[in-house]
Amino acid sequence: MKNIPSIQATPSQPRKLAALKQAHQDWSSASNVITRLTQRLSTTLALEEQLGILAEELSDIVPFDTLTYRHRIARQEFVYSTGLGGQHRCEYRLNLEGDFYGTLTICRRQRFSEEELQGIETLIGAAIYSVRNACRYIAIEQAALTDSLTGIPNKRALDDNLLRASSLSDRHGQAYSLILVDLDHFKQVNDTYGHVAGDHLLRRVGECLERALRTSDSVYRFGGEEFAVLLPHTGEQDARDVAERIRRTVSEITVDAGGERITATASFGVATHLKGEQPEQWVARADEALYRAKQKGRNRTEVFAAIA
Ligand SMILES: Nc1nc2c(ncn2[C@@H]2O[C@H](COP(=O)(O)OP(=O)(O)OP(=O)(O)O)[C@@H](O)[C@H]2O)c(=O)[nH]1
Repeated sequence: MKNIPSIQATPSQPRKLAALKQAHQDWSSASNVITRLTQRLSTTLALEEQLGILAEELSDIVPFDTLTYRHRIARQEFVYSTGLGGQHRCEYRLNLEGDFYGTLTICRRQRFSEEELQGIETLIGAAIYSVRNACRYIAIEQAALTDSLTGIPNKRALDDNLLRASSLSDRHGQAYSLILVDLDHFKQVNDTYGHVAGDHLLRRVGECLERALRTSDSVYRFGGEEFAVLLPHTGEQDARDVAERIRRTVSEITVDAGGERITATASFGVATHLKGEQPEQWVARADEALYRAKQKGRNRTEVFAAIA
């Protein structure tokens, strides 16, 4: 535990205590817009909620038709928009202490007056520290769900999404398939060419998987040389076709290791979610299929078929 510096005992300060009480009363009953805005913003770290609060307080002072906020946070595009239309626009790039925290655009049918623009800027100035904190919070959350080597979502993100997929599949009968992908003889790559080359190959495989899939599909690094792909709206046969397509693409990857060309193959295990199945059982079936693919000689796809 950190050392807390000792605080000198001083006699009681009734005047200062009374002033503090008054300040608190003034603050909590403040009806001015800046105090109310910052008080409301401090109640949440969710960027979407903060932008909703800003839009509400702003529209009370400067009516507008549309407010849009855009920012790329940790590889993901964050967009918030409220309202519709308006050909006159004012746009603000939110910069604080040398860092950029997104673009806020406000539109409406009538032109904005100078006073109105000043009012907008004052409110944005009051909100920017909260917006900065909310952006940082998203970035930290994203980092906890991202694999640092490949930049793709990690096992924790997969666990969250498997849980969501299982419940969607159970409640709405939506078909979900899982593909586990394991590089073949990857230990040999490390042993022959070194870990740096091995890491390079893993990054290339991650990129290749991301490129090979639809935007609704998601890719994860599941373990060392193991990846997972989650396919919504996809039954067993289609998932097998996807796995086969990815398998062929992976086998075309080449990585240069000091003049030598490294190539890779991978084995694939496919399982489609069964009604009432827990995520662990689902993963275990895909893993069993993957094991069979390895046993049967690698560089192939096996499906853990649902019993009809
Ligand atoms: N370069 C690198 N290697 C890793 C990483 N994580 C795990 N590995 C290596 O991946 C290898 C996996 O080896 P094995 O589990 O024996 O599997 P394999 O050699 O691919 O053999 P099969 O899966 O049976 O085809 C081990 O050598 C690990 O050290 C990583 O982040 N970077």
